[in-house]
Amino acid sequence: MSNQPHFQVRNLHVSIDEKQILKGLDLEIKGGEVHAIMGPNGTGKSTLASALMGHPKYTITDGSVTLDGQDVLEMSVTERARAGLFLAMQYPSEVPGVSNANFIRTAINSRLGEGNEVPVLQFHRQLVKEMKNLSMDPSFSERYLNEGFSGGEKKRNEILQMAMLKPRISILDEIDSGLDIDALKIVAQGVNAQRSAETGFLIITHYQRLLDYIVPDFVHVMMQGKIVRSGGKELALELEAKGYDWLKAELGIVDETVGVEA
Ligand SMILES: Nc1ncnc2c1ncn2[C@@H]1O[C@H](COP(=O)(O)OP(=O)(O)OP(=O)(O)O)[C@@H](O)[C@H]1O
Repeated sequence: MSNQPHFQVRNLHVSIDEKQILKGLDLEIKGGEVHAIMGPNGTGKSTLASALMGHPKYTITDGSVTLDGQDVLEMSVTERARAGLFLAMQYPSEVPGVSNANFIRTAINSRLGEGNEVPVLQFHRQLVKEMKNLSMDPSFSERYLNEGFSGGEKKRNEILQMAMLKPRISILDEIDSGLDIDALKIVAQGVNAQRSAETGFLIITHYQRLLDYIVPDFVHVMMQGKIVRSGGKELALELEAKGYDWLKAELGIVDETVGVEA
């Protein structure tokens, strides 16, 4: 059996506090593919990421999400992580009292299930190797999760978690925000090192610059809570050069946010 993930989002509708934010979003990610989602502020990109991971604030009002044919929407947050979904967040939270290393080891063991836990020595060897790849100081493994980390360090730490967990589908929400140029390159290299037929990526970004380093197979534009245009990497270049107005004009969209329909 192929080990390639197959992630399908169909006609997804999501609301928060009675406000409809996603309004029929379709997306399909297969193993080996990198999909980028771009779009103006307030069009529902982070909502998509949170809803896919099962954030309780977001209510799915219609549509389906499957990973390898399994119904993701029926799964708890833990079950989604176990199935191989991973979200690197725009604003990772701090967890005082829990060391970074322990957090990652617990997450890996939870994914592997009882009786299949990763041996401690093997875990630490892998952690040291991945931290080196991301140019992270070894002291970060024993520091409390994200506590006192700078914005860029938090983002790097998210990629470390991803590298250790080896998810089937990784959703990276604005991992480029707040990164200096060198850190951006290191983070992108960290992502590229994970690219394989056994993983798929969904990268949410505002900037074409990130996509120079992580070259996407598909670029999607989101407006009014759905994908309104898809293309190859050249679409990101076109947006960078021309902004979004031409696309809004072409599609007859007056307000691109989720609030106002044309
Ligand atoms: N917890 C919440 N409570 C109320 N409204 C929310 C909440 N989360 C999102 N929204 C609203 O949903 C809309 C979409 O927000 P979202 O963060 O998904 O957009 P985005 O495309 O990721 O924006 P940005 O590019 O600015 O990060 C916005 O109007 C936002 O105010």
